[in-house]
Amino acid sequence: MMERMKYPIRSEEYELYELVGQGVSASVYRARCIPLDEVVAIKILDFERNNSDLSNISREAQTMILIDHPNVLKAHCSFVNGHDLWIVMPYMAGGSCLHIMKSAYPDGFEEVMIATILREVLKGLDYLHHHGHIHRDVKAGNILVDARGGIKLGDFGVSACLFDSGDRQRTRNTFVGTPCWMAPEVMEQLHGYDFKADIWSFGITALELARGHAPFSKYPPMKVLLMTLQNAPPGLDYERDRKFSRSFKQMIAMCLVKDPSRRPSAKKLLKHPFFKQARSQDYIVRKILEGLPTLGVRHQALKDKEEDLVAQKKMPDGKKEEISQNEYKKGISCWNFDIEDLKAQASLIPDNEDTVLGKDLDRCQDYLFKLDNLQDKMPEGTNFFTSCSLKYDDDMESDGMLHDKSSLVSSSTQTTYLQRARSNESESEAKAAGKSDQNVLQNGLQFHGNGVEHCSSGSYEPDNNVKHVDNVPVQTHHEQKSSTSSCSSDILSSAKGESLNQQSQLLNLENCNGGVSCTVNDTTVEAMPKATKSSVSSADDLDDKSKPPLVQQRGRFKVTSEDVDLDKALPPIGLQKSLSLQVIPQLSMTSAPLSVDATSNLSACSIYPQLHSILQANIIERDNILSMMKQLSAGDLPISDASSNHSTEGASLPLPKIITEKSLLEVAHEREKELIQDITDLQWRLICMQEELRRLKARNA
Ligand SMILES: Nc1ncnc2c1ncn2[C@@H]1O[C@H](COP(=O)(O)OP(=O)(O)OP(=O)(O)O)[C@@H](O)[C@H]1O
Repeated sequence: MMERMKYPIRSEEYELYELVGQGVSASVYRARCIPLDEVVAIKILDFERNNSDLSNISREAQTMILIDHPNVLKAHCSFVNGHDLWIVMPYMAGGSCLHIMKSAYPDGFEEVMIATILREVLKGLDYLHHHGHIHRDVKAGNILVDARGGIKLGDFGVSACLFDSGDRQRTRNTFVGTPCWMAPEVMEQLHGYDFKADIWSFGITALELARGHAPFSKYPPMKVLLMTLQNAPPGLDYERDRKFSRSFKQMIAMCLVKDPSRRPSAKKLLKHPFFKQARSQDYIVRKILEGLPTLGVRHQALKDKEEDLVAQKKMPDGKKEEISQNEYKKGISCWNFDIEDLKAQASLIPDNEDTVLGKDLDRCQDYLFKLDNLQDKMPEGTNFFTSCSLKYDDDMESDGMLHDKSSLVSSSTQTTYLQRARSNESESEAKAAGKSDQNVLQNGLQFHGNGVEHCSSGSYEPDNNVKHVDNVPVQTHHEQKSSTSSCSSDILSSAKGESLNQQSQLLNLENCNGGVSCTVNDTTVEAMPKATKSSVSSADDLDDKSKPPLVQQRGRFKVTSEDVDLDKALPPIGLQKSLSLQVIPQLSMTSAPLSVDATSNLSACSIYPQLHSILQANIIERDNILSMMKQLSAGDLPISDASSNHSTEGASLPLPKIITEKSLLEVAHEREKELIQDITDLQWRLICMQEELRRLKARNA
């Protein structure tokens, strides 16, 4: 209390020096407290630029002021200055461990150093947990080093109090940076999470310090989410990790267990043999800080480097990609949605995405300015993302980058939302029981500006099991929810006499161009936000009628609808797969490819339905042909004179009917998978580019 009194709470009493750090929400300056003649750091948060409300921000400051532990960064005082909140803190001359790594240790620290740093971090975490706080943003960027080698855990921007109610846990609408450090249970938001989420982040941070970057840091956030949920937990298992001791690997493995209840507490972890090698603060000074340029200089150098990266856009492609990839590996630009870099990222992903990527990205780029215009026309404060829900389906998960292919489900499963079995055990149990992962994946994730929204219970489709005919293995509703799949079954019946149009009245594509009058299951697009809910819940209702509307906000996430004015949001047809899955466009059997003229007249929000309808038309055509071929070979169709000759021929030369049917349908399924994959990729690209737009706009603003 005494200490707080002595730091003045007027900006005039501080002299700001150079910028030493920049986070998502704040800039940090070295400064001098004039009356005390003491160097301090001042973190300046602009309320207006941050989504957080005042109470959240000031709570961060309050938490920091109340902190009293050598390994947790406290605040001396905080005060409002115009639109800004100033938080006065001790100056940590070494900067963050991330900073240090970027400047001098791009491949990470050696093990003794890591043990020395992490032991201090654990002490800080133990203190926070003991006092009922979850830090929620443990990462190298938030481990600060002072001039004497002291280690402090900083940045309470997203910390939550364990004893808070759900409401008070709502500290931020958006999650920060990449979700590389985020525990699976935090991503899922199924059963909430506790301080063990910090232990997961601690394990990821250990990997980050060992390699110079966090696992998956080269991937875009959505992929990181999927990979964290889908893949086995990361560890020190690469060839290059051989230099690390077994106890280090074991310590990390203990932290990175998907079941939070099986992770050790910070206190317990402190007793792990790995930390026996930890040295004193002096070791940090000698080994790391000595010879390091000042923080301001390093910060400037890193900024220059990033600007260079931007300038490299003018370089030849090959060189540019090489550098971009290297920089990604070093973790310099984890949150980079530059189109070119996206391509570079994609090239790092060992799947067949890039075949889709290149051409689709270019195409999507054409749409971007339209999206931009659209965004401008949207009601103030509405983000395109807010109105578009992205669903990740198994096709995304089934891309080649996922190690755990055995857990993949049918690529036509479009309806499943992200949900993950809480432990590896349950995964293997599910597999052993022959369950497909679609049982495991149920929740939705939405990007909300920088953030992720999590939609609970995301099923969205009538429970009409679709069965494939004949020799094709029967797939249940869960495996066969995509409209494309239902198209294939529909078209088979259509070939038996039903008109396609009769089946396809749900969407008038022409009306959809303006994005305002698509009729979808009797619901007009004007009412789409609600329709989305209702169409979603129409199926949802089967499972869970009592659940509150989608989108809540919890901590860094949103999980209920209360914060989103859905009525104001743009009809989310652009990326609303749940919607699109229920529509079959009114198309002739021969749909023309999307011509340049046609695309130039498209409004942004009709892009997706158009693409989707083209896809469906192709599938319809293909399935129709298949169906007819099948029936021809079976001799079912009314036979004209000409064809009767053929059939006579067929009688003398019996067709390998079953083989033909099967192989044709297999080919059809393959194609269907590819097309679905294309859609998913397109959706994702659109979202990435929208995010880039948003980021650029924010920067310009
Ligand atoms: N007390 C301090 N002394 C020196 N440098 C600091 C201090 N606090 C923060 N920094 C530097 O400023 C950077 C940004 O600060 P901080 O993490 O608090 O901002 P933020 O907007 O909350 O960031 P993010 O949310 O992205 O982690 C840090 O990564 C660190 O390099």
